[in-house]
Amino acid sequence: MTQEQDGAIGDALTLLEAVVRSRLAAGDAGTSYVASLAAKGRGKIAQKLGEEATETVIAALTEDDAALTGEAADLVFHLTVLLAERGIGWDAVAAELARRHGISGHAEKAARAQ
Ligand SMILES: N=c1c2ncn([C@@H]3O[C@H](COP(=O)(O)OP(=O)(O)OP(=O)(O)O)[C@@H](O)[C@H]3O)c2ncn1[C@@H]1O[C@H](COP(=O)(O)O)[C@@H](O)[C@H]1O
Repeated sequence: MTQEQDGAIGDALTLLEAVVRSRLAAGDAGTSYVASLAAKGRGKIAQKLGEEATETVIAALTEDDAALTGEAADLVFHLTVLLAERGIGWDAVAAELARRHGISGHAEKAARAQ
């Protein structure tokens, strides 16, 4: 992945988060899917995220790259809504990923077991 593509991903998530936060703040369920989902409660947002995760798994196993890419976008969108509703930004997730960078999953699991 180029640095330019890396920046594009960050930009896309930052923009999506900003739009989602503004929709949550406005709370206009009539014009906004985000607001209508949030009005149904955190449980419904979590349920949608679970459904999108399942659809992503099915697409990975049975569908073409375009379908999987679409399901991945649905999944990331709904995760963004859930995080924003909890007041957590992608910057926090990015910081956690940066903290883990270079630490092997095997080494981390072994350290946990001690
Ligand atoms: N990225 C998305 C996005 N991805 C998916 N979706 C919607 O997510 C919904 C869930 O998909 P489903 O097929 O499960 O829908 P459904 O069957 O209607 O859902 P349920 O009846 O089961 O609740 C669909 O209505 C999609 O249109 C999205 N809706 C919004 N966004 C982004 O969020 C922004 C704000 O959207 P609004 O809040 O609608 O203004 C938009 O400008 C986009 O950038």
